[in-house]
Amino acid sequence: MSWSVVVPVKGRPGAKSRLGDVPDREQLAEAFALDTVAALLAAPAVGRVYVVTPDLSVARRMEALGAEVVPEDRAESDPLNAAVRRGLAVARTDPHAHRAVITGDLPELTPGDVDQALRLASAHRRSMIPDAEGTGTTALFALAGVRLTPRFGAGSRAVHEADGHVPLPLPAAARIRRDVDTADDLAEALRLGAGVHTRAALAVAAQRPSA
Ligand SMILES: Nc1nc2c(ncn2[C@@H]2O[C@H](COP(=O)(O)OP(=O)(O)OP(=O)(O)O)[C@@H](O)[C@H]2O)c(=O)[nH]1
Ligand SMILES: C=C(OP(=O)(O)O)C(=O)O
Repeated sequence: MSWSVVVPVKGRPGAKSRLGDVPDREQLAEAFALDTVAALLAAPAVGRVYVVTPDLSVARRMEALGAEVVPEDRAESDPLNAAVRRGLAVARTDPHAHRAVITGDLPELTPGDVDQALRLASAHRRSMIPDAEGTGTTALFALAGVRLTPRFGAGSRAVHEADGHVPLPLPAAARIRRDVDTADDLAEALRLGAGVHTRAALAVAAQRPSA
């Protein structure tokens, strides 16, 4: 059975604010999301990818890759989980597909990583992948017909576990656990091999004369 995957992408304004003053930060955040979604779309176990975003530039580029875009009116409170719920509601139109939520900030992700994670997730009604630090969440899974309530945010691993999401046995260094939040995370992602969109965005930023 195939998986429908929801990817929330904040977009402009404000994407990846914790990256600080890296050049072209929002372009770079868009590139992280494009690399994440390209890996998902190339994974044989993935049927559909739903990108939830209010950003029209992100939306256009995601559609060109082959993702389906779910538009978002940013909610005033807890906008990330509101966006994920919106994507999951659209994904539920195929009641036979399993469902996953994966954050759009995994620029090193490969189709092989995705298939490995989905294979592990198939063994549990609800499961999750903690971020490398161990306190957050990069992915959430539920088999077809099983309720999935997203509770992303600080400390989300504990909350997802309390909801019955079993942490999948992947090492902290696994690419699917390495979300890029800070400049140090970015340096490490580049060292280990970020995707083509991220490398291209960085090359463009490097050529721009500094202000
Ligand atoms: N659609 C949508 N996605 C969001 C929203 N907030 C965060 N995300 C996405 O959720 C994932 C994890 O979020 P964060 O790591 O906090 O990313 P971020 O909000 O861009 O980063 P910071 O500004 O540094 O907190 C990323 O793919 C974000 O693009 C939102 O309000 N709407
Ligand atoms: C959204 C989350 O974390 P961060 O914003 O730190 O990536 C999370 O771990 O649920």
